Amino acid sequence: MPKINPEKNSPELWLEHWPWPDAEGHKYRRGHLGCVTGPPSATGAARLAARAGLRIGAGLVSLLSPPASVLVNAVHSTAVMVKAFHDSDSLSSLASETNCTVIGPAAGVTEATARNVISVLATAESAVLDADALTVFKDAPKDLFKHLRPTTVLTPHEGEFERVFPGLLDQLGRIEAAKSASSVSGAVMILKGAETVIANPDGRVVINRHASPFLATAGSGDVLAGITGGLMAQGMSAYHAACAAVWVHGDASLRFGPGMIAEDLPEMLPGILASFYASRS
Ligand SMILES: NC(=O)C1=CN([C@@H]2O[C@H](COP(=O)(O)OP(=O)(O)OC[C@H]3O[C@@H](n4cnc5c(N)ncnc54)[C@H](O)[C@@H]3O)[C@@H](O)[C@H]2O)[C@@H](O)CC1
Ligand SMILES: Nc1ncnc2c1ncn2[C@@H]1O[C@H](COP(=O)(O)OP(=O)(O)O)[C@@H](O)[C@H]1O
Repeated sequence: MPKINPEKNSPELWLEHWPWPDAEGHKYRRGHLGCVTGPPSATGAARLAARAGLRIGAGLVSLLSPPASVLVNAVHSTAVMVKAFHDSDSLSSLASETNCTVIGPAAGVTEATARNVISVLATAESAVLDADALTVFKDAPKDLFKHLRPTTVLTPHEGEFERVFPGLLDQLGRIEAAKSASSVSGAVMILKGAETVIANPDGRVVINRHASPFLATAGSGDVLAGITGGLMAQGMSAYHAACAAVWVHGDASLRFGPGMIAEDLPEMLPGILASFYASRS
């Protein structure tokens, strides 16, 4: 098999598409991101994604919460809003009001999560599926694939990737496996790791090495899902948003360095945005 040399991720690939706010704009024009939260004991992951989405520039961010988790989400949120959903139909309705919805971080590996994923995919303009939103389809990945679109981004780590695309990593290696998974599923793939591979269904593939090993800490993937969703909510294409989010997430980790925890990552974003903003021609 011929060896592929994928393009290296860098701002040259996507910075010209950055969704800066208009002088005449208002918050509704900067995009609405939804982040679906888990049960009361597992809400922090979605809040990490939500804060990252707000920091990267989405005008509005809502935590879409099961009723039992509303109180815990509300006491931990300020600028981020909280909206309750009672079942997958009411989640579908809330997702239709967003420009992008992130689902999966600490959602729970349950039948309800599988129904919720399909409901989000049916109505949200675009979606990011992470963690449990992938793991729940372990036994029937084709049930997921038929709902995916080019406006969907999947963000598996290797363990999650293996559950949805069994055997592909061993057979093809990371780069070809990500390409093949994107083509088979019809979604943009972010295969996370020390070297993250981003693949688009049309065959484009990028490799990201711009990241610190201190990213290997609980919740950092949830932040990446929120950055990706926050950019898509602002109208960036799924592929550009995926490449940009992975680079920015890595840059945040390099800027912070040792001692970093996931909560630190969104707080590094203003400095990165300021350097991009200053470089506009
Ligand atoms: N603050 C929070 O509430 C957090 C919640 N989280 C949630 O916790 C749930 C479990 O997620 P985990 O990712 O821990 O576990 P997983 O349920 O994905 O499974 C972990 C298993 O996968 C294997 N694996 C293989 N390759 C791996 C890789 N590259 N990275 C990690 N594990 C790999 C591990 O060996 C381990 O046996 C998810 O719902 C996740 O969103 C995590 O995101 C951490 C933070
Ligand atoms: N050694 C490493 N070097 C660089 N980045 C890493 C390394 N290990 C993990 N990462 C990055 O950290 C993030 C971890 O995400 P994930 O495994 O989903 O964690 P969590 O579920 O705890 O949020 C991913 O973006 C991954 O690419």
